[in-house]
Amino acid sequence: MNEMFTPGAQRAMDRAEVRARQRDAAAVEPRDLLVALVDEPECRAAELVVEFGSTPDDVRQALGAPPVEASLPAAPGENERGYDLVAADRPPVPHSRTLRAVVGEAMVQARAAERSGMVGTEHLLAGLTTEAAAALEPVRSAGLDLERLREYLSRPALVAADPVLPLEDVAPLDLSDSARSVDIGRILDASANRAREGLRVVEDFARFALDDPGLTRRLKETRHRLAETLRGFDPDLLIGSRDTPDDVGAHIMTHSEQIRENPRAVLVANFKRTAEALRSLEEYGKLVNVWLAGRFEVLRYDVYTLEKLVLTAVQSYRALGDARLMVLVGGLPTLGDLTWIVGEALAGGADVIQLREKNLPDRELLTRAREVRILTAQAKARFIVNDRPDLARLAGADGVHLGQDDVTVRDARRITGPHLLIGVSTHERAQVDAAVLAGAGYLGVGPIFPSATKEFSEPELAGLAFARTVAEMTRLPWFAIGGITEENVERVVEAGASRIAVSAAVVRASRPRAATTRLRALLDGREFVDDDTASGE
Ligand SMILES: Cc1ncc(COP(=O)(O)OP(=O)(O)O)c(N)n1
Ligand SMILES: Cc1ncsc1CCOP(=O)(O)O
Ligand SMILES: [Mg+2]
Repeated sequence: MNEMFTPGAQRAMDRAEVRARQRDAAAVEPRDLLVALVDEPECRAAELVVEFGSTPDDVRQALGAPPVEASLPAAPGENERGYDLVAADRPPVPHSRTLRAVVGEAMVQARAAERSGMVGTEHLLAGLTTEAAAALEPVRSAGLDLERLREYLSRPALVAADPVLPLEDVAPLDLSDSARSVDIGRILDASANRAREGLRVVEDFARFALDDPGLTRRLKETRHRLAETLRGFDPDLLIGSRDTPDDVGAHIMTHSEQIRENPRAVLVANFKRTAEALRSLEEYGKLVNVWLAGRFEVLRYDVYTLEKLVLTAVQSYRALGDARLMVLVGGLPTLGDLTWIVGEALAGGADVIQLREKNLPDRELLTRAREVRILTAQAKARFIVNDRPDLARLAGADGVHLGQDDVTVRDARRITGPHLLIGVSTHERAQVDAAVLAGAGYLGVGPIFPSATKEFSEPELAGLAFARTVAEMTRLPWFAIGGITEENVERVVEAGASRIAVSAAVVRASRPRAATTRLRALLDGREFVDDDTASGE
């Protein structure tokens, strides 16, 4: 027995190997581990899979795994773990690179939790959701809400919790049968109101100030789930125990409660109020029903996530609100060439410069990045470094841009600290959801058209249809990218894009400054006046 794993997790690891053999696979993959986890329905990971929307059968089906009876010789006694796992005459199936990353992350999670550091099944599930997201994609079709599960599992201290009873099984609680019940009813009633009100305040902001359909939907769903959970309490008794006139705290208002310096402060205060109220519902709820209390815990973690999403959106608007034209530069022979083209793009009206270098030694890259930082700062433009959070930070850039194969937002954040913008490339709807949830500050959306800068095969083109989709999903700043030129930019704007990122249209233009100005004017829907020509240049 490997002492690193709890017995349940060890069984899952062993079963994963059985599942891999069953597929005749050369390596045990994350999908084998997920199937192995749901093969054991009593384990915490399997319970979580169910709690977040799926069932073991659906997961197996989505991953093309045969039913459990057909796969696992369950007869106890064949070995100490109760089934014939690894025949002695066969070498063990190796773990794939991704699975090793999953187990590594599970160990980090286990150490962060309060337990002995042993990896439990919930830590393996946490590792899967963060390190093997792509492998888990098919289980979305099985109903699993991967984003919420990932957020739940990445909460600060992962401790084994009691299973949560499905809400429909929770009978209304009778709070009237003990003397103390009225007091608990008062606390629960006040906390329920605070939580509802706090959520409504931030929902109003997402809806009317941010105008963001995705965030508004998430907040509304959370508010509805709160209402649904509160129905587990008997409403008459909650109302019955309300006694506002005699509430000694009703008119006590601290100085900080009276002052809100800006909308962000309103948001922060109301998220805090909501989370505190949910904590009260959870703690006092435990006195009456532990399952219902668990529901409030899940909601509280959802609220933490929502706080991150809403505050990230606010920060992004502040940083990129008016930035409509990003110019990608790179691959130039000398520093002088680079500073010239950056100067031209800025003079032409570029709002953001992205330094995209693929082949330079790090030291030279950092030198160039620092130079671009100076030029962009002088022009009051923003500066993004492609691919490299470390160099973005060292160069004092405003942000870093990450693709689907680059380091994750979570890892980049560890390097950049809280203030840098992190942009993420997206090519399909699920990537938009995932990027927003991960805390992306802006999105790259494309490729819209074939590009002269980067090669894509036909199926990789996301096209204008994808721009239309993103326009309906989010108001987080997003830049359409890929083959955008003066000739086609109007179609991109018509598809709902208000921001674009271009490279060849500026860098390869005969007059980069004028090309930038023309693009900026087309984006703004303005008439273009060629100043260079007018001034006889
Ligand atoms: C604004 C913007 N959107 C998309 C990309 C592409 O990033 P990525 O997919 O990582 O590809 P590379 O640029 O690294 O080749 C981008 N750079 N900027
Ligand atoms: C880096 C990148 N990713 C998608 S398209 C692209 C290149 C954008 O350059 P261009 O505007 O020349 O197509
Ligand atoms: Mg990249």
